[in-house]
Amino acid sequence: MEHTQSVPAPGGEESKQPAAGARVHADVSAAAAPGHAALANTQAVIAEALHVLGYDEQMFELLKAPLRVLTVRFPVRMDDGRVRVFTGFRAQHNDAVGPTMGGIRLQADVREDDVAAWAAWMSVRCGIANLPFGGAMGGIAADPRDLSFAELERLCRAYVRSISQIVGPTKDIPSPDAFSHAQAMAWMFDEYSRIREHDSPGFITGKPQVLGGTRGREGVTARGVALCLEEAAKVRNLTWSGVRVMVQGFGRIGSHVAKYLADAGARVVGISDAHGALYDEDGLDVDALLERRDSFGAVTKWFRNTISNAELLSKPCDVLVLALADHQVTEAQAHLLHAQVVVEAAHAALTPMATRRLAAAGALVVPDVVAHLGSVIASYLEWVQNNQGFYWTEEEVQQRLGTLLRESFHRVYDTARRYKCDMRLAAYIVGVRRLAEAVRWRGWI
Ligand SMILES: NC(=O)c1ccc[n+]([C@@H]2O[C@H](COP(=O)([O-])OP(=O)(O)OC[C@H]3O[C@@H](n4cnc5c(N)ncnc54)[C@H](O)[C@@H]3O)[C@@H](O)[C@H]2O)c1
Repeated sequence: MEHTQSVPAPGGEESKQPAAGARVHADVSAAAAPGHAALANTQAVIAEALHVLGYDEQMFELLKAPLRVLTVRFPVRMDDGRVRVFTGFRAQHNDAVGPTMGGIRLQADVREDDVAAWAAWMSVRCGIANLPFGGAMGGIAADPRDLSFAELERLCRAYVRSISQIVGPTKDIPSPDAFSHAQAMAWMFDEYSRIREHDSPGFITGKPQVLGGTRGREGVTARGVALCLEEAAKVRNLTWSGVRVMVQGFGRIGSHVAKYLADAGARVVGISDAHGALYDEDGLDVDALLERRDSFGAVTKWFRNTISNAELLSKPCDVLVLALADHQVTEAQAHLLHAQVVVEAAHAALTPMATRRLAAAGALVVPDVVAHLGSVIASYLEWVQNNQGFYWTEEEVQQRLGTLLRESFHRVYDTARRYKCDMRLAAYIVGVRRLAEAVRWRGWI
């Protein structure tokens, strides 16, 4: 399944080597404006990966930012008759491999820089999983909690009308992300189909099943994290029985991963949420915690014997799952960690220096671009079914998802061993290599 075919070298010779030239410099963190950490960090690791692969500055120039970013402003009528003007974005990182694909995030403070970085992450994820896509990402600067159901529908439809020229089943396929659920995807699918005057289920993924959504989508991100953990445990010769696990963040991802690991026989010794943390070296009762958890992932507020998130990090454990929103583990905190396996189940849960520190200390750090492949692969499987017009059973979807995910994990793990680097750099080496090869074959560089 590896896509490392020969790339045509300048002069027509077949060669696996990139063209000779000034090699890309690995440290470009100064290239981005201060404060734009996600894009700067992404560019730095893309540069490092290209450097390892021997590509020159031209390739970095192409891959450091999206090929296209469309910014749109569109009016939406509110329930009280007023009109509010919203801003939205759609960033398409690179379409050398194939059409682009990626989420639409509804978030009040979303910025162009953010979607640019997230689109690049999507390119890398698609490359890791060998999917026939490049990466894209969309954003609408709106807090869905401020909108009524009817306002949210008008917002989703207006956004699709604004970006309809650059998206489509063979151009750029949107998918769900934070706060964009199956209903939002259904409205967007309906609006796009009206504009095109034919049903276009392959335009968007994450739809309800009756409109062409795939079976097996529910909880797929958490299942993907759990599958990564299974593979990580295998390569580290860990058997779940008795393994001490801590899960930071007890939301949709963290709580489901904790349940999965507890059911597999692991001892969940610590969990945390935005209010604090619980630790018990004999193991916590995950089922009881799940029953008391609210829809925002808060459960520790019901307990008196809580500790802080920072204190929890200093407690002994074998496996650490980072699934909390709005928090990054720093290098200083990484110093305190003793876990053998650390999984970034939330976006950029570790600072780059924290990843390096943990890897240098011998931990296996599974980066977000690998841990989050579950939903990306599910979107691919949905798009395939929409295109073929034939729908797989739940078992068939799960089997394909598991195979693609396990292969992805080992592609990255093997690359990390081959280049003697951490899994984050290895993931980018795998993802970026595919993009760069497609660029070379097309003759763009
Ligand atoms: N759910 C998905 O499909 C999905 C997919 C990709 C990425 N993500 C990302 O993964 C992360 C977790 O996702 P989720 O769906 O489980 O989120 P969620 O909102 O359901 O839960 C987040 C958890 O983090 C806790 N938390 C929030 N701020 C915190 C802080 N400062 N310190 C400690 N804990 C804090 C919350 O109390 C909650 O327990 C988020 O960053 C999300 O953007 C989610």
